[in-house]
Amino acid sequence: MEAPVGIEPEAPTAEAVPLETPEPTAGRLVRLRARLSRSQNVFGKSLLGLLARDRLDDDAWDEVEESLISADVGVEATREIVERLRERTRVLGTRSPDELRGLLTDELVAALEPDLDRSLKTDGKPTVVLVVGVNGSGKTTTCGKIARVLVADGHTVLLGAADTFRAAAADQLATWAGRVGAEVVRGPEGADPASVAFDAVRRGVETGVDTVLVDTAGRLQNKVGLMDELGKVKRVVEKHGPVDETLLVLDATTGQNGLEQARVFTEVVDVTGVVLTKLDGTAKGGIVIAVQRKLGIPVKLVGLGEGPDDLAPFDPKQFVDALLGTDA
Ligand SMILES: Nc1nc2c(ncn2[C@@H]2O[C@H](COP(=O)(O)OP(=O)(O)OP(=O)(O)O)[C@@H](O)[C@H]2O)c(=O)[nH]1
Repeated sequence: MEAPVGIEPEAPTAEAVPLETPEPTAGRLVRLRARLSRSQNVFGKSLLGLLARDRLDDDAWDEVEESLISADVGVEATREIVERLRERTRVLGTRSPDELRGLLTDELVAALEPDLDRSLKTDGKPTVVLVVGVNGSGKTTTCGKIARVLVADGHTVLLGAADTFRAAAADQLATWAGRVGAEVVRGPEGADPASVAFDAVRRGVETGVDTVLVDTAGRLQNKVGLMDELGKVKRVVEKHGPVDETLLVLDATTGQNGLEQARVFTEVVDVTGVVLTKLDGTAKGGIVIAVQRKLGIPVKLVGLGEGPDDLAPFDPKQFVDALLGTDA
């Protein structure tokens, strides 16, 4: 099949990069859990320390509240968590550290809405995934990491480099493609992102791949500009069929600020899941609670490092256990 004009599909082996074999899933997840505990359990320990005091008076509860707010949980969610915790502690007359830890675990897990569906769709023909978010949030890296996991699970993947704003982004994506054994479709620098996205999905349909991941540019110059660009990308891609997932990549270290930017994306495109990156770089893991609550969208994946295998499915119970050091 001839390549579309101006678009350069690249065979997986074009760069002659030796294919890497990803770490088996079980080992990878254990390692990532340990990394999550390392970055988060200062917060967990301080919370548990407060609850282990001899007297749980108003001051102690205020400190619990402050501790949650400073971990980016958000004011509203914090109030609810503390209120419920106080009430349950009072009713049960709970004093033992283990029981308190149990109650805190329950409340944090409940705040993370454990029943939300966090699976990534994989049943499209092909499954089309748009990856959106502000510059530098980790979109390109996340596309590469997702591709790697999918390929390791036996899926075929095509990467679409619709971030034509930054030339290096397409190079970066092509390098990932070479590493994981995926095809990449890219356009010349400054090409229309929508046309690259269109060609990537067309190519994916032609070659019968399982998943097409489209990396987009996240210039947040203003909402109208973003709406125009992402809206167009989505519309043209939909000429081939539905977009199955739109993943919003959010940098956890940007805290409440990042949340405001994220909200703009959710107003522009129908986001189906959040990927919270750089959770290894912040002790403020409470942002996961704030993100879900404010955006009303499940966190599906978390990024825990720059390495190719540093992406994990988000599991509320495991997350809270890592936070409170219960999984050690
Ligand atoms: N520590 C850490 N770094 C990460 C993580 N995810 C991505 N990064 C790093 O964040 C930086 C930006 O990542 P990119 O993937 O280039 O971000 P982008 O959103 O595609 O950026 P643009 O192409 O400019 O829009 C890179 O140095 C990544 O290695 C993560 O989970 N943890």
